[in-house]
Amino acid sequence: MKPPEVDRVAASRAAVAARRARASVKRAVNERRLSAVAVLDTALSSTESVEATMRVRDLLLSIPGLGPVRVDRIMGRLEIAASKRLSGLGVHQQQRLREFLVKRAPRVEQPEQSRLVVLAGPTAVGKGTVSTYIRENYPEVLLSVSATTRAPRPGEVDGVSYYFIDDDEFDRMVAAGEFLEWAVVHNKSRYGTPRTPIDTALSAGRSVLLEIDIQGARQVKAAMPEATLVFLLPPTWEELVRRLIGRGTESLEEQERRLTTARVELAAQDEFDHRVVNRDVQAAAAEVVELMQIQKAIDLHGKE
Ligand SMILES: Nc1nc2c(ncn2[C@@H]2O[C@H](COP(=O)(O)OP(=O)(O)O)[C@@H](O)[C@H]2O)c(=O)[nH]1
Ligand SMILES: Nc1ncnc2c1ncn2[C@@H]1O[C@H](COP(=O)(O)OP(=O)(O)O)[C@@H](O)[C@H]1O
Repeated sequence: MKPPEVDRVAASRAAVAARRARASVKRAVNERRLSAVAVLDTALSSTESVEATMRVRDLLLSIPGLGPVRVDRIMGRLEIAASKRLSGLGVHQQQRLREFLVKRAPRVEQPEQSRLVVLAGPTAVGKGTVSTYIRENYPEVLLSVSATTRAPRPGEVDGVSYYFIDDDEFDRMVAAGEFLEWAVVHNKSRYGTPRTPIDTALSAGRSVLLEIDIQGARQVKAAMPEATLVFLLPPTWEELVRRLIGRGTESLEEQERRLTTARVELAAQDEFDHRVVNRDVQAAAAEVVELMQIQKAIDLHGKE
């Protein structure tokens, strides 16, 4: 395998730009938190105000870095019902919300931790589709390119879909410790995650997404316990079978083999940190990216 040349100047410029962007996001978070306090104050001082009719949930959602999943968790902890408006808050709820908004100011000086997220799930659930959507719509996330001994399918590009390599080159990379993890998938071909691009991206502060199988996910968790494991689920088993058949890339025999593996893989979902149902590609992709941002926001605001 010939990984692309690393342009050190461009990489260090990109790292500086990424640091600046993160600092500006932190400033924005600070400002939005203070203005959220101002909205709360107005709502509490005048029940006639527009602010008084605002839902607590919408106020929290207006803070950068807080998505729906995390906001629901915070509201649970603050013991505030999802439908509550600012004017309807009890005294203790007001205190808890204010404390959250004021006291948990972002720790701007704290270096931001970048994130490694592993996306796994049964065959044909839509891992490739969701990952491609993330690559095309969230350029700040690096999608790792694996090496494989399987033959390219029509339309697959070497270095983009996979690095297509032969058994000898795979053996060499295993022996040289160039893989973060590797596995034989569907009892057939070998697949591995090259380590270097991931280390480079994480140290430049980028989030990294690995779309790999469950054996690989377990190895990554063992090597890097800070990694977040996400399991992609089909809405139903019937829909999974429909997607596999609909894709039309496997023979009947191969489909059978993959469905057998899929049953075993679905049984492993509890080992994962999060489960995301792939009903709609755009929504599933947003949920996966939000899981990266949740962790970033925890880094920004301190543990919650
Ligand atoms: N462990 C591991 N699994 C991988 C890697 N790259 C891809 N896979 C998995 O290999 C399986 C087969 O991938 P592929 O041949 O592209 O077929 P797919 O089932 O259509 O995605 C999928 O479950 C991928 O998630 C890797 O680097 N390591
Ligand atoms: N949310 C979705 N709704 C409907 N079809 C989907 C969805 N996500 C993926 N698909 C389709 O399911 C099939 C399998 O998706 P793919 O990304 O190849 O799965 P995987 O990489 O998990 O094996 C493809 O034909 C794809 O277009």
